[in-house]
Amino acid sequence: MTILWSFGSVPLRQYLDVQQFDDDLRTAQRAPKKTIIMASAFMRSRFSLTSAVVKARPSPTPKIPFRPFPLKFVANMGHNVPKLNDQSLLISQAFVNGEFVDAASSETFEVHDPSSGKKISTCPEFNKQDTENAIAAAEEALKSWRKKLPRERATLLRKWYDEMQKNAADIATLITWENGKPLTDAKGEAQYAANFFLWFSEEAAHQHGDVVPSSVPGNRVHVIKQPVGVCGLITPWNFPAAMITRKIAPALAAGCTVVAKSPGETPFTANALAELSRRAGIPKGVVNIVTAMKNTAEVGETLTTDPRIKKISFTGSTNVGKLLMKQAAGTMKKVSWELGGNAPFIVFDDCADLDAAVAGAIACKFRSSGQTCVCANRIYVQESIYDKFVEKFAEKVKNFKVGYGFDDGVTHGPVIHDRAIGKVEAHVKDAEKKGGKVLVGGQKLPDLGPNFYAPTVIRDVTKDMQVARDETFGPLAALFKFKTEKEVVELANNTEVGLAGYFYSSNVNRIYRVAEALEVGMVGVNTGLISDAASPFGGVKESGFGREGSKYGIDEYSIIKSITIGGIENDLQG
Ligand SMILES: NC(=O)c1ccc[n+]([C@@H]2O[C@H](COP(=O)([O-])OP(=O)(O)OC[C@H]3O[C@@H](n4cnc5c(N)ncnc54)[C@H](O)[C@@H]3O)[C@@H](O)[C@H]2O)c1
Ligand SMILES: O=CCCC(=O)O
Repeated sequence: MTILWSFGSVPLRQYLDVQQFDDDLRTAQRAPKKTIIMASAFMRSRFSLTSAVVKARPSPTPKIPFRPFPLKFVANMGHNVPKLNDQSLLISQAFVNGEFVDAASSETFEVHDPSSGKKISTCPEFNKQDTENAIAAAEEALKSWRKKLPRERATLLRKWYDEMQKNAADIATLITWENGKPLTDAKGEAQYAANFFLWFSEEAAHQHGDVVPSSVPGNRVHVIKQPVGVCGLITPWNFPAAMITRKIAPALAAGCTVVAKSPGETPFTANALAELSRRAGIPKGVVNIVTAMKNTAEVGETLTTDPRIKKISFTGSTNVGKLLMKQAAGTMKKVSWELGGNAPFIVFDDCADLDAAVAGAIACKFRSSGQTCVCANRIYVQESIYDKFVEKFAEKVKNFKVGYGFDDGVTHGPVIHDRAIGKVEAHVKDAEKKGGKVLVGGQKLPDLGPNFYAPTVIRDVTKDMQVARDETFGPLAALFKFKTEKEVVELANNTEVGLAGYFYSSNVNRIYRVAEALEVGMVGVNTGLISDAASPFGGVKESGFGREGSKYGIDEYSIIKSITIGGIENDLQG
């Protein structure tokens, strides 16, 4: 075993240079002090440390609470951002009435790369008046957009999809840069996001109405679908492209125009999408993107109270959703809310393949470093397979490569900001205090950057712990043990929210029973990944209501109108 002495604040990434490593090792051995790092196998490559085991040397005031975390990681290479193929897609303005504009006040806010903390660029700090200008543009554009033939709208959406395909690499680069997720995931998101344009370009032309048999003699009743009007869309940072396209695509397909408030943390992907909408030929004013950070609440209030806006769709936390719902009630807007979750992930002992269940749980839990609303938050494993599952699960997590999203081989990036780190830390501390055992991770990784937290696995988690009640929204896997089907379904449903739920079983009876009993809007059976433009996405209970994607998604942006024609005589004339 190699023993490497590092000095408290010297970051590991300095050891990318092997000669430097040797020199420092010798220096450190002459001054044995502070942190001890023991590497069971230190790969003398310029890029990676493998299976590092970090331990605290007895010290009265350790800098960070060290505990064993056998975890592979890729040291970052100084956070170089690959250049965009098309530099004009990095846009530091908002998009109103077909033009990129600044705030009237010229005020801006800074946006930072969550991996390095370095500034990417700035965006306009919009206020009420700026937002009202965007609403006016959308209202004006509505007059002609709603009258376009559905087939014309379909063609334009399809062109926007094509633009996204052409520029997929740049969209992925922007996503990784501002959100931190690994480039492979960002490429997946770019495709997922584009799929909403493809899907709703097809739906646009199939907004069928109905002919209703009337119960009144001489009446004929027709049902038509019409656009609800100007829509206010508010989206979060965890999917900078897909959350916004999942709302814009059905809105435009239905004949609505939009004012979308992009997330302050990740506005550049949305701006690139706006530019692509221009290139696709979407008329001016149909899509408007407003940006704000400090003024987020002011912009949100403007969108939710302005009478010209007829529909609000929000994705984000339940608390903000409740506030926006109160604000929108004043003008009785049509609303849909995609809010927080606390997804149960259940592994029954009759699951056909334990390795598949482990892989499904890993994919579900650690996608976007645990920052998706459908991530498993509580992993319940039946007692007879608990120890085996835990062992396999922890082993997989140890092999993660945490690091900068642009570096080769990185599987997991940072979380979005220090508040997100704070929540993971609080959940870990609380679980440990109450008897949970940390098997992997359990601490920040400051050597990688300001927002890195080690993917963490805790066993022996119980229902009195904070993580059982509250969505972590970060890289913490909490492993609970259960005995019976009835018990676990009760535990799974014992929460105010109900977005997604998952389970693994090969028993057909159980599959129907449990899927029907789970109080959620989406169930994954023998899979940990359920997101698909073709599938309805949304929750029940305090996870909100409304469905996005799928054939149902367009209904959120449509109104149903009945037309009754009276006085039709039944008998033929003459
Ligand atoms: N159901 C879903 O599809 C979904 C998706 C992503 C995130 N979420 C939920 O969001 C939470 C994590 O994200 P967060 O902490 O950034 O959520 P958040 O609710 O604080 O913020 C979400 C977005 O809402 C905007 N926002 C915040 N306050 C606002 C206000 N007063 N008026 C208008 N807009 C406002 C912000 O711009 C932000 O981008 C988690 O609970 C997660 O489950 C849900
Ligand atoms: O985080 C919310 C959305 C996640 C998804 O669409 O899969």
